[in-house]
Amino acid sequence: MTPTDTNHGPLVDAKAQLAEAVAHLGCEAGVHRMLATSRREMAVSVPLRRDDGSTAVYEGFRVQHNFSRGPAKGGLRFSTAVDLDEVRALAMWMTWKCALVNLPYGGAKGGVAIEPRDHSQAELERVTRRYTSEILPIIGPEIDIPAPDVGTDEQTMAWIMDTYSASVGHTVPGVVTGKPISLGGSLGRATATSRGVAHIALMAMSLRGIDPEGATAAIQGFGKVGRGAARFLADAGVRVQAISDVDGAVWSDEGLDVQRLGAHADETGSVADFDGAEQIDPASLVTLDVDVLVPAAVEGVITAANADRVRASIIVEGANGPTTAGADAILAETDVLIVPDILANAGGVIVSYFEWAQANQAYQWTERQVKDRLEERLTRAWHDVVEYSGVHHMSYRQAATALAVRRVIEAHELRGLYP
Ligand SMILES: NC(=O)c1ccc[n+]([C@@H]2O[C@H](COP(=O)([O-])OP(=O)(O)OC[C@H]3O[C@@H](n4cnc5c(N)ncnc54)[C@H](O)[C@@H]3O)[C@@H](O)[C@H]2O)c1
Repeated sequence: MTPTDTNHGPLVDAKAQLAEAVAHLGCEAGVHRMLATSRREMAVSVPLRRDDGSTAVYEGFRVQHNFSRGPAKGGLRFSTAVDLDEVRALAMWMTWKCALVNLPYGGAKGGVAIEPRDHSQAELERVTRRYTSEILPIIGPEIDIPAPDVGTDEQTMAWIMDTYSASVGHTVPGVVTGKPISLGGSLGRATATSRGVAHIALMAMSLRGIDPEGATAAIQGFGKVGRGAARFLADAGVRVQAISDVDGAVWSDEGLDVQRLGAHADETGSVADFDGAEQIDPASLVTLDVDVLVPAAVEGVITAANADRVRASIIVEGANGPTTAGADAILAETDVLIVPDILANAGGVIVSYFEWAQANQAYQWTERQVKDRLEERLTRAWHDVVEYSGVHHMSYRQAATALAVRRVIEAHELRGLYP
């Protein structure tokens, strides 16, 4: 890990984090190699009959990193940036995330290298169903359970559930999470990740002695995670001064009206050109002078090239892998507090677990039960990480990864190696 390694991709970073945890925990080289490697990977080509009758073909992947603690769990991403190494890294982080918040899951991730905005709903449905049928042999409620991620949503999950159910001959709600409520989705799932991000941000502010009332925040990404995080932080009194998306960024000294900005984004498809704010350079968002920075878009946005200009006191990683290893090394020399992705955005997979449990029980919990149990689990994981970091003099990322890797190794050792 050197401050100049800005652009080597998330898999290199994920493996470096694992190596550090293993060095700290002192595990056997063979076990380290096993944890550095996916258990199962599937690459598929996904042909699409377009609305105009032509045929397009997209690359798709499903990677299952680990099953030691239970079935694999992880999102499905639709983005042109998807490639096998990215999916491998995201799957590995899912293993650590599930272990850190004590869910009975291993990690997985999927992706299709497609730009969803270039396709009609009918085309997205056909792509989703074809991809599902390609990966069907390796998913299932006891094998691997997909969920929404960048570029996918509850409608995508409904198509996956229907395709899987049609193939096995009966309805299987537990094959995906993040479904619409009317198909067995959990109350509170849609906002779970962002609620968790805000909950963690408030705990980090409290630790740093920052009063949320009047504190400032900047949020990168205005999708499922960024948008809710902006709303929950604004509800707690935080002035959300800047928000960006892939098309632009807006800033207001007194704080953005998040609800009005949401209505503008719904109407125009972007936060850009919102009349209640100044337009700013999206690249400047991560270096704004705010109390809390929430990267909630894609990986690799805080790099060795801009880390020395980060002025936030706290970074809450709503996105997976937004801080490169090079940036981490630079920020370790400052007093910026980084709450790592596997803790900060774990709210989504926690409520996915609740949704899966509800599907298995065929019983729906109330929204209050979901919220309370979410906050309880996240708070417990937060205290585990803060304590471990204090005892072992580590960053929160190092502490969170070490705790998670230790739990996965423990499960592996208890099960033993077959045969
Ligand atoms: N959805 C979940 O439940 C969940 C759970 C845990 C982690 N995450 C992670 O959170 C991040 C965002 O996921 P999401 O579900 O909100 O996706 P999304 O597709 O709903 O939204 C992504 C947002 O990021 C913006 N964006 C994309 N590229 C950008 C760039 N280069 N600069 C600025 N903005 C950019 C998009 O315009 C959009 O506003 C991802 O890293 C994802 O893996 C999501």
